[in-house]
Amino acid sequence: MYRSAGALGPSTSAPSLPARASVPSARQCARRASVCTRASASTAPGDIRSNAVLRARAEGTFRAEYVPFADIASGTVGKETYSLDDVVYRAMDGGLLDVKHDFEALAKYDAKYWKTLFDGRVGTARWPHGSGVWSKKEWVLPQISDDDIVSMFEGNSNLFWAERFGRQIGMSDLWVKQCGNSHTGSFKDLGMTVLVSQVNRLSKLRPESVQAVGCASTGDTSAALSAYCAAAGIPSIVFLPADKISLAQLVQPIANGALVLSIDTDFDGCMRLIQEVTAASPIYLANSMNSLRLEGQKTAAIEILQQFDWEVPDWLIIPGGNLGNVYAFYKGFKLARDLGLTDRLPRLVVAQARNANPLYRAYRDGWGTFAPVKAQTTFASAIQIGDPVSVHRAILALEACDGIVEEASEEELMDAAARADLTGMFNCPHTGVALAALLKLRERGVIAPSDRTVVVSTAHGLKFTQSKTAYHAAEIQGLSSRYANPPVTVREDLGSVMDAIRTKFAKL
Ligand SMILES: Cc1ncc(COP(=O)(O)O)c(C=O)c1O
Ligand SMILES: N[C@@H](CCOP(=O)(O)O)C(=O)O
Repeated sequence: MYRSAGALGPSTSAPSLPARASVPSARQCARRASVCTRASASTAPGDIRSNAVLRARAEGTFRAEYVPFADIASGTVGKETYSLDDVVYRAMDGGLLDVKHDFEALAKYDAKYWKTLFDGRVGTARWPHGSGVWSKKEWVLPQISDDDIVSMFEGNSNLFWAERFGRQIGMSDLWVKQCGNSHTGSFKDLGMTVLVSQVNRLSKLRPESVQAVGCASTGDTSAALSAYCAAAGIPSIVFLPADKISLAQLVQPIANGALVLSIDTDFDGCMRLIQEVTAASPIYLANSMNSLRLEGQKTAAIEILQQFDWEVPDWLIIPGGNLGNVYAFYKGFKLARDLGLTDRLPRLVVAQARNANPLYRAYRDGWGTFAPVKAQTTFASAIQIGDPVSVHRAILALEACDGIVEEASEEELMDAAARADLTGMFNCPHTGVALAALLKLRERGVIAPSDRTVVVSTAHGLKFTQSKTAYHAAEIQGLSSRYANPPVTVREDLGSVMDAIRTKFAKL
């Protein structure tokens, strides 16, 4: 679990933390960012936060910029770079961009320094470092002023020790990273705080270039975008495939005041349209094709390392759709390794629904040529994506860590979610896909009993009550609903109630 800064100790001298009473509230700090900075910079020498401010000023701030993803993939240092203040989503060759950090500047600080700095920020109400994303600000978006940040203190999600489920499948070290325990109920908050913060900055720097923010969505991206935009007073526009997202997801952008366009197409059609619209108007693109999003999402990887006292898990299993998140996790684990905080990468597993499995097909065929598919209906509706934008990012990540791609049928994903629910979880169908992949890899002996394994739960189960209710009512055609636990209707009399109890619990 999290270690306090004091317990770990800095590389030089022990950090002297400011007394709690002197810590300004987030709101005060947001309003008086310069005062806060001065205040912390004037605390005792040896305070690592003060030192970070002072050293960053003395040596030039940490920096990040956009470079073509192709340069990252080929390991070349090209001349094509863009400021993060540019409104640009693709490189000149049409490929995606990536956020590249000034590694030399980060590497001036040793591993112990970074661990102590990050651990010392966990769970505080200090602006903005109390956020699980902004606690790693130097690795995320170093140049943004604290005053421009739009945050809901996202991140810091719990790791669920799946003790009972693990025992059932012969595992002793199984964990579920609950990224759905978040403001809008999915991991998208981690990326959206970064993207909307940058938009907030741009809207002050060049108001004419960004007048609204838009996305295509299967439900979770739109929920996060509309919430963060509403918090910042920025207009948002969401493109949703008509009748293909859950009711709980649909109501989120409606409630947050977004312009909600329900379009008679699938997600891939919405994604094509939003790219055209954002290319032709001052509407900023908020999908994970925009690499700013991934900078926030990568902090979940660093958070997992912190939660394990900086030990690297053996496996991380993640449901994949548009495929930005697997690359984000890879970036987080890689930066921690490259800066010496850890010594290896975990093996990543992308889990796809069989009805929307283009990456699985490419993996099965030995990474020959990638071919998009027409995604079919799946209960894992948020990953019903046939032409993932980040496919090349995902392949790079998987190849770098000896990764695996698995698939799950509708029955396998619903059964896996329901079976794990019986041990105390409440899984969304996408987490069900990841759990089904885990079961397969365990059965084949690929994942060993003692391997430390993290399943990433990407959304809250409460967003998907329709399909979960239908499962327990055994109403889904073609599914046996093996783990169904339907409610029992009884008359208002003691005998009927006791009969129902004894039918379920023989000993009573
Ligand atoms: C709940 C949920 N799980 C998983 C994913 C897959 O993430 P990615 O598109 O980054 O692969 C998404 C979105 O696509 C999602 O909304
Ligand atoms: N599941 C996503 C699909 C879009 O993914 P993105 O990460 O590229 O925005 C959603 O919830 O919309």
